[in-house]
Amino acid sequence: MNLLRIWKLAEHKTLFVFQVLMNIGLAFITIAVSDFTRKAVDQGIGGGQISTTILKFVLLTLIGTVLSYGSVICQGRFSVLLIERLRNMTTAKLVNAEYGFYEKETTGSISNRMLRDMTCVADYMSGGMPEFLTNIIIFACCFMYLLKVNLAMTLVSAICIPMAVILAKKVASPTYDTIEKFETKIDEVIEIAQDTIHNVRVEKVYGLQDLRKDYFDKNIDEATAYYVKYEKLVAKAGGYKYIIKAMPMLICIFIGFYNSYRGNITSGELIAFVLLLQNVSKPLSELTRYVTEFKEAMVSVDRMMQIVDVKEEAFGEEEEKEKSLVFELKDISFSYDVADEQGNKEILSHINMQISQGKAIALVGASGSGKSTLFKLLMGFHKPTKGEVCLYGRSLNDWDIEKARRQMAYVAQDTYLFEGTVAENIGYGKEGATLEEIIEAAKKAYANEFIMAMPQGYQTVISERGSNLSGGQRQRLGIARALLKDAPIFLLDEMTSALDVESEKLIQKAIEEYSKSKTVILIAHRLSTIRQADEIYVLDQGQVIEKGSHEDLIAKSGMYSKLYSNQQNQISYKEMATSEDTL
Ligand SMILES: Nc1ncnc2c1ncn2[C@@H]1O[C@H](COP(=O)(O)OP(=O)(O)OP(=O)(O)O)[C@@H](O)[C@H]1O
Repeated sequence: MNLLRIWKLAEHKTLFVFQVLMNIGLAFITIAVSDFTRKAVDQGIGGGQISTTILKFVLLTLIGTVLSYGSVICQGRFSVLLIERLRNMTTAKLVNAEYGFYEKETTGSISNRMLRDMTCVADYMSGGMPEFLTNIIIFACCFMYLLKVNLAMTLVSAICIPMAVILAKKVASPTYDTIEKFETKIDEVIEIAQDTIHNVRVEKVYGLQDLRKDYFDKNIDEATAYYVKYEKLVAKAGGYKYIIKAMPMLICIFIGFYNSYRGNITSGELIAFVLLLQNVSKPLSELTRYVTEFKEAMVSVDRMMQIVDVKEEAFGEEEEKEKSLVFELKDISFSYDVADEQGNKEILSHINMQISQGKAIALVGASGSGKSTLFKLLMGFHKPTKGEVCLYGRSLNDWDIEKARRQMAYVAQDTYLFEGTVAENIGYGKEGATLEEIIEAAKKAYANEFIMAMPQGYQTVISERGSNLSGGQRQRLGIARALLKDAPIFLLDEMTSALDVESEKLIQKAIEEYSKSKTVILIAHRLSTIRQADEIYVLDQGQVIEKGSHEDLIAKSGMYSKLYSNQQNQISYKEMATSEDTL
């Protein structure tokens, strides 16, 4: 059971135990006060007994104050420490999770779990659960005491126990389902809010504000509807509470006064009975609330545990072996774990590749042909469904994946920039990099000039996701970061897609320079940029349909040759259009 797993995860369990013990202590003070009252009424207080009784009351009140204070302190501390533990654990999981997890889960859902669900779990573990346990123990103790005071009256009052259980079951059973649907809707609402913020330019240009607002409102309304349903359940629980609480009181008043009148019970016993009956009827009347709270917390517990149970990337033991063959792809096939009517669609089929040290390899092909997916396999983000990817002669499965990735520098299609300064963003390429090294890398990536033109140069703070930079500038920072890493393998995904012609040429020069001593694998859409590549692989629907040097492939007059001449024609057409414009 997941709740038990959370309990095992919790450190400082003694705080929880102290809290429950202090609450029980408080309950015993109530019992003691009832007992005093019974004795005082039955035996009467006279003379010196008054001061002793008052002293005892004062002493019990003082002890009660200390216990109550201690209980609240323990509760708060336990909750804070549990949240800290869960946050550390889930953050570690999120950092090491298999890449596939991020392709399945939305950021909305992950954010919601890290904030709302985590707080909900900690609140329950430090509030609802100890309260429930305390009241169950108090219930048992008071019930036994009442049996001693008056057996018949206690047994008649006990009629409300099965009633409370039946009502709790009836009211609380739809809670889990309702809260789970509510939380899933909130995940979507957060996702829509994040999307709206990140795509604000597109929305404004296309006039999508009303459409997006309606979509947002629709989802908020759906989430609200689930919460209203849950609130109705809570209200029902509140309603039943008074029936369950009032019933034993009524029974006890009728039977008690009757018995008192008949002389079967003393007045003191009757007062003590009425006072203590509250301690028995309270947990019973609150049972529906306890179960509802428990079910609500269980939704959050299960959602949290889905993160805790995320498969982490395997960390093998094998050390790197220097071999001339950098990558070898042995008959690999791959499908994403998304089944449609025809089952899992094969994205890559029977790919064989041998990439030697110091070579420049280019992957080309139409959009959706599987180039980026192949990159994900090379970086170990996904494992092939069939076949094997070997790095320096060893299967990637046998590598410590962190060490394997240390051999690679990667420039993505859209460079992700973190919050922080320009220098920090480039510096992520190498641990402990000096400013001189950062500037050197930026120069090589032809980024130094535009960085120096920024208000604070290398110390300029980058806005969220680099929104204060152009696409080309972001990419050049990404390239600088990769050059700083100085890894033996360089993976470039469409590196020139966001660059102007001049920058593209300069960067190409830098990469050519760099690739003399490195192995470069690049995905290219502009075929003119890869004429110098040692080997070009042409992908079509997940298969390698042609391979060879630029000259070989042109001579073959196949797909590459067609793509190349199409692009050349487009370029000459553009050039013609530009020269006509200038005339
Ligand atoms: N996470 C994913 N889950 C399911 N299918 C995916 C996923 N990522 C990509 N695909 C599918 O895999 C196929 C290959 O995509 P991939 O991104 O590898 O192509 P590509 O050749 O890099 O395209 P482009 O040049 O447009 O970037 C596409 O049909 C795409 O829809």
